[in-house]
Parts: sequence; structure tokens; C-alpha cells
Amino acid sequence: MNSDAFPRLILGSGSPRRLELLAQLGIVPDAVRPPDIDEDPLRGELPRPYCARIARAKAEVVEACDDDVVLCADTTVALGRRILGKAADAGEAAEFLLALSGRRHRVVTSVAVRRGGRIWQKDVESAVKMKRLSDIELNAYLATNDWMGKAGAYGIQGPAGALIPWISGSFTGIVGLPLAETAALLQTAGYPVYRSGS
Ligand SMILES: Cc1cn([C@H]2C[C@H](O)[C@@H](COP(=O)(O)OP(=O)(O)OP(=O)(O)O)O2)c(=O)[nH]c1=O
Repeated sequence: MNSDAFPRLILGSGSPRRLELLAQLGIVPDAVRPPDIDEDPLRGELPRPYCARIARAKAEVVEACDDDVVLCADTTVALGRRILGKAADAGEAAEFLLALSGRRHRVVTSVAVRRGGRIWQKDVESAVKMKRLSDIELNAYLATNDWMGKAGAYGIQGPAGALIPWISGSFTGIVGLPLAETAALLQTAGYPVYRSGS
């Protein structure tokens, strides 16, 4: 089928995980444009509304033609009302991980798809239990530097998998792009996730 019949897909993300997760569906975006927005939470902003607001803001700011499909997402780690963003350094990463140690927390990923002036959005929330970390586990994980650039200072798909015995919800949503919901949103926006024939 003539590929011009399909709208272009713009991945509005600089996250390598999101590009990898799309590849898992056999989807290669026509362009990758990392959004540049202010991700600071508003005073007293709760995790889930914050996540949805940021995902939408990313989708609105990414450059695209009217017929292009823009895909953006935001992943927010929430400990109670507290938003755990990306740790600035190993010290803050240790603080985050000690706060998460031995407790359950939530990971919300909001996916926003825009086509022209229309936006479709879905928030996917999962629960994660982190084991109580020993000093050896904490220091070994920090030494991998895998916490860099990741909300909550951990990546479930990497070495931190050894620290997470239990989740409830969407594994791909925790990583950063809930694939079932993303596929549905792309279809709704007119981007053919399943291309019959070739
Ligand atoms: C909780 C968790 C987060 N992450 C990552 C996914 C995201 O890259 C990052 C969350 O930060 P985000 O702000 O959602 O995304 P980003 O800044 O990396 O990229 P962009 O805004 O350009 O789309 O944390 C994991 O890789 N694994 C995990 O288990």
C-alpha cells in the first residue's frame, strides 16, 4: 500500500525508552522531536493531574503539520502526594530510592496524541512494590547510573528489576509508554498501527 496514504507520525519525545517501545509494535516514527517545556509542578499539584497536564503540554508544543499524528507522554512516579521526578544527582537518587524502599508507590503515564487541533489522551496508572533495599543493593544500583534520566530514579526494565517483586497494572506504562493504550490512541487518531498486507 502506498505509504503516502498514511499520516506521518511524530514522536514528541527524547526518551530512548519510548522509541524502543514503539519499535516493539513495529512502529518507526517519521520524525523524533523532543519537547522543550517547563516540567516543574505547580504549587500543591497532585501527581496524576500534573502528569496529564505535562503530557498535553508536550503534545501542544511539538512542531507538526496539520495532518501529522503527534505522540507524547509523561511518566510520573508518585509516593502518596509527592512527585518524584528525575534525580539531579546520586545523592537525590539515593534519597528517592530510600523513600521508595519497602513500600508501594504509583507510576502514572499519560499519553497524548494530537492531530491538528484535536487531542486524545489516556492516563495509565500502575502500582509498584519496591523491596526493602540493603545498603549493598542501594549502592550497587546507584553505581550502575541506570537511575539517570528516569522518574523516581529507577528503571524497572533495567537492573532495578531485581528490586521490584510486584507490580499491578501496565509494565510498559511503568517504563514510559503503555503500549495497549498507545496503540488504541494512534488508531483513533487515524494512524494505522496494523497495516494489512504490505
Ligand atoms: C518509572 C520509570 C521511568 N522511566 C523513564 C521513562 C522516561 O524516559 C522517564 C520519565 O520522564 P519523562 O519526563 O516522562 O520523559 P523524558 O523526559 O525521559 O522524555 P520526554 O519528556 O522527551 O518524552 O523515566 C523508565 O525508563 N523506567 C521506569 O521504570
